[in-house]
Amino acid sequence: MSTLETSVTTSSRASAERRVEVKGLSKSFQLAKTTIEAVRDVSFDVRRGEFVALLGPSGSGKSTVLNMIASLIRSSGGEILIDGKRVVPGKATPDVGYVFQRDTLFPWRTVGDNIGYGLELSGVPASERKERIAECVAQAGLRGFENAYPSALSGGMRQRAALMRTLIVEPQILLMDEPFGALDTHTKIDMHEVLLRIWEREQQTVLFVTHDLGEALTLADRIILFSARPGRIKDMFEVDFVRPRDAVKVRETEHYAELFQHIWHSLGEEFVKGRSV
Ligand SMILES: Nc1ncnc2c1ncn2[C@@H]1O[C@H](COP(=O)(O)OP(=O)(O)OP(=O)(O)O)[C@@H](O)[C@H]1O
Repeated sequence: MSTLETSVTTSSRASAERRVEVKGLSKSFQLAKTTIEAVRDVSFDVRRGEFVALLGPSGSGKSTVLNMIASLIRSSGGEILIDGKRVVPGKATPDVGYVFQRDTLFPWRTVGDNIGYGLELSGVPASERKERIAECVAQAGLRGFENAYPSALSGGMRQRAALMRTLIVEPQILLMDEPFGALDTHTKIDMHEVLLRIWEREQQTVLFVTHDLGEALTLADRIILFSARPGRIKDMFEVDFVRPRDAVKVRETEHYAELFQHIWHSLGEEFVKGRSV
């Protein structure tokens, strides 16, 4: 684990208890006659309430690892445990929510009905649903848009609605695959604020995939750096800014600049290698 000498008190409330355990995970894809080795022997743990960023260049296997944790795809080797129980491909793990790279709102449902979809599936009565949707709409800053359709929303608004659709069912483990990747810088930082406030309150265990170092530093307690394909763990970094964090102010600190510089070089090497893979 790499650390910088600068010491900043951390107020992360992550417990010592291991919530997610990834052991010797590997994955190869068969593409016609070519075998693509996407992930090789990846092992890491995530503690309860910890916010971990998986950082690496495009094609380094971050989404593949996340998809295996989400039980969406089968690994080629190794195992994943959530709360000590083995993840079985194709079998949904209770308590796990997934936020995708692109918002996946249903265009034919209003914002409110999109957000409440998970509650509807689990048979929550209409009156309770209405209340919880109203809370989520307020948290996401979407008041006044409950009855609008997704097509009437900006990209940032749609992604906030998509985030709330996952959060409304209160998953304790959040898997996020570059959820803000398509947003402009300002909207992205707004979303960081929204997510930080929610996470500080709910303390979910989060695995957040990104290739944006600034985003990883702003949000995470720990960064796991992936090498270019085949994705392996190259390094891990503690991100020890005090919490609660301000998504803008944190970027203005000297410690941010130090950490950025420290990790940037190592990440840059993988970007260069990734281009030639
Ligand atoms: N279904 C698939 N079939 C064949 N190859 C795949 C499949 N899914 C992923 N790959 C390959 O596996 C490698 C890792 O892909 P993955 O999407 O996990 O990387 P990533 O680090 O998440 O990239 P990005 O940041 O661009 O999303 C890539 O070379 C990709 O082409």
